[in-house]
Amino acid sequence: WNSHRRSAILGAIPVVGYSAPLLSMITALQFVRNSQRLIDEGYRKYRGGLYRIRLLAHWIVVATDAQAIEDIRKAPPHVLSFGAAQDVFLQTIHTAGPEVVHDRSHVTWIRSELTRCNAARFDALREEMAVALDEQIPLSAGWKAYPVEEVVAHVVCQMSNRLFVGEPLCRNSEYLELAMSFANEFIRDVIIVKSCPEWLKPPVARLLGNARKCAKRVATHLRPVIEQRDAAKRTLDKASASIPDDALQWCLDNATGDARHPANLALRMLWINFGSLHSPTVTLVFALYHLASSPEYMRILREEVDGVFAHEGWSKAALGKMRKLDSFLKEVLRLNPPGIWAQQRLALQPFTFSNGQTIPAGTMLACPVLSLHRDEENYPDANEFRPWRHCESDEAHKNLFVTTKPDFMPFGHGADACPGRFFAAIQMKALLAHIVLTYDVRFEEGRRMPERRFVAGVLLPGKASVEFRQRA
Ligand code: HEM
Repeated sequence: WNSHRRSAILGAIPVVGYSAPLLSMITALQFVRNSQRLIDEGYRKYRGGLYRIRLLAHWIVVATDAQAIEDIRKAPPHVLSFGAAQDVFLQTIHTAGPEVVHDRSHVTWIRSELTRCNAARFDALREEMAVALDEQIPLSAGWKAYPVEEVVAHVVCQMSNRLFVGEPLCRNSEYLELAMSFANEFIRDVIIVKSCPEWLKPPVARLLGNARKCAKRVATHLRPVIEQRDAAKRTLDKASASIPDDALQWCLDNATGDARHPANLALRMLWINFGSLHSPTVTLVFALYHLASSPEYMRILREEVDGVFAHEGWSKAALGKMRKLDSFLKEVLRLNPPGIWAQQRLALQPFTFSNGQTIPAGTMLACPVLSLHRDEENYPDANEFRPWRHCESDEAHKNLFVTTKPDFMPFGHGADACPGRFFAAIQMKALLAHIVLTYDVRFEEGRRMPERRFVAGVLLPGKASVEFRQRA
């Protein structure tokens, strides 16, 4: 009776694409190839209410208006759960393992230590950025083309890992390769496990085990570092400045028992990398595509960055004063959110929105980020890239790009919004400011911004080489 009632309640929510059980799988396949078209279609037809789409493994209900988004934000986690939604989307229990799912200490570290990014951490980040960029885009008087996506991913990964595992591991090419390839290996497992019936998931996940294989290899890099740190700590006074200040050390100091095993710590470091690599990379790639397509953007940003650094020097506070840089990145994120969904939740209990619409327990919920960002009621000329729109008035600038709102949610919204966004802001602003100061940037002759695609809800920027030379 319960399942009948559940279907009846869900059945009242309009569908985008096919709704019949077998035919709806056609929609699910279409969603993999071109997610945005279906989401936009739902938003156009059912804006202000709910609609649903069939994905490969389940239906998803999409909330389209500010009130519904606020309702979701306010719902307690035992009613609408972010963690449970992640378990469904990423099959984390099977693919990442209970160590990662149940021990959320990395989120605590991101929210507290990484977000604070004290002066020493900022200096380390900046030093690593210079080292990585010198290696990836060496200064040259003549123009030279680079595959930006690969270059940016490498620089972002190396910078972040300076604060995750410290030197010298953050410069070890095999470690970085593993950290960068983890996401692909992991997602491959997720897709296969998701397509299995529930009873088959555990053995299939064990058989594939790509996350664990990757962690095993990372553990061989971590083991000597951990041994060295433990040995050094035994001989050092606790307050000594030479105790490393990174995520690994934090985990070592706080973890007990099995959680301290190198393979488990490796999995945790990879998990942090999984959250911190794709989105900043994609955002910076689009920022560079926009810079390469308009010398005017470069001129305006350069004027601001030159001016602030001339007075303040390099610091986190100086980056905070660059209003145009903030607005530019915010506009990039508005039109190119790395993920098509935000505020994903699994209803653990039936939930009723303020407009009276109800969803049954077991329903997956999400918000259509790009559709909200391209709504003319939220942003005039919503499809136009207008990089300074978020700093045109003091009022506009109150909402920095880390501020989440129902009309700006690349990071989600509310208590479960991305905990890494404050660090991402520092990292992306530092990188863009450095690039603006150091290089001229343009597309290769006859090239322009490539076509982008959302595949299974994830933004792929499209490949293009961008040319760099030392600032003339
Ligand atoms: C442009 C940069 C970034 C974007 C757009 C982004 C976006 C997101 C989104 C949409 C979520 C899910 C929130 C929700 O749906 O309600 C999320 C979660 C998360 N993000 Fe980010 N993120 C970015 C950078 C980072 C960075 C740099 C880190 C780490 C240093 C990070 C770590 C995480 C973690 C750990 C979670 C899961 C939180 C949890 O389990 O409670 N993110 N992010």
